[in-house]
Amino acid sequence: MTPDATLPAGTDLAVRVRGLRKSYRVGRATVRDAVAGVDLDVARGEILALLGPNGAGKSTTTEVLEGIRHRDAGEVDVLGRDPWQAPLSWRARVGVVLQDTSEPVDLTVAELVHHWTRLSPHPRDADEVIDLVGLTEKARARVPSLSGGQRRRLDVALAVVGRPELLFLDEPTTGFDPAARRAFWDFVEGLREEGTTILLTTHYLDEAARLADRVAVIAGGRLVACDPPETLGGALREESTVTWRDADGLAHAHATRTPTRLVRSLPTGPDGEVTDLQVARLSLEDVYLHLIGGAADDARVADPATPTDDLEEAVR
Ligand SMILES: Nc1ncnc2c1ncn2[C@@H]1O[C@H](COP(=O)(O)OP(=O)(O)OP(=O)(O)O)[C@@H](O)[C@H]1O
Repeated sequence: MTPDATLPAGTDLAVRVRGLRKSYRVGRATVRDAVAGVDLDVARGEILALLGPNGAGKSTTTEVLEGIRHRDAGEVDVLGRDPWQAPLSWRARVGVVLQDTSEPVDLTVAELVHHWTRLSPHPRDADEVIDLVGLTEKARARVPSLSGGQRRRLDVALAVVGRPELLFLDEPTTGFDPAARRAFWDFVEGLREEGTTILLTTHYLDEAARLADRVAVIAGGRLVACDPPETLGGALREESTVTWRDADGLAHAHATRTPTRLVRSLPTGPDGEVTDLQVARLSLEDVYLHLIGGAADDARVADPATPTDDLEEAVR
């Protein structure tokens, strides 16, 4: 089944993708399908997080949307243009933070950000942007002297200084310490309030849960789910895991949609209690792992309501 990653008719779209395909030639005869038919909409003002395991096709998809990679097939509309044929004026409306930081130039942080303001018709104030990304103390430092996390923050500054309508963030907080990551999240929420549309690729589920209006999961070049973080996984989210220890001290974990019934059926000790009893709803991470694990099994992805009550396993 192809999950419905499209928004209701009439939604003002920043990005519309239908049937996107891209293969790479690896060796003489082998072709690898990196993206194998993706449909995806991103509404204006939305933050969409793209999740998926290494090699799933996230970067290939975003590179096509950024206009830096040619596609084999499919329709792609980004801010009203086909990104592969879009003019320079389109590029000024789009901000990009790539996965790898660019080669350092021998300028100071302030010189570089000020220089970039000249490339945009409606730039932000350069010093304000340097402050927003937490680099004020490094404004006079030369770019090659920055740490990996600081370089990444500089990339973000360069991507947003032109006040883009649409921002691509490819693993933007890789290398950030926890405080810097939280500050970055506040910064992204500020951009959302200004109406910036953001396509965020990340491996951090807490980042997706905190920032994203919807989470799109890609595995094996296909979209396997696209929903708000709270409902991603559909019926799976109604499942709970009950864990406990039996009289012999053996630990049990059981996935069920009727946890109360299960708990009532468990044997209790002399004090009337079930040892080490815990009932937990599936987390976003559990659901994500389930989705990408089931990506090869279309039937399971097509029907997330497939009962898993038979999954009981004993773990010592
Ligand atoms: N230039 C290339 N030449 C050949 N194969 C490529 C190329 N770029 C990507 N691939 C392959 O295409 C598939 C998708 O790669 P892609 O970089 O889009 O995945 P990803 O989801 O972004 O992964 P990651 O999370 O590791 O960044 C992978 O199998 C990858 O090896």
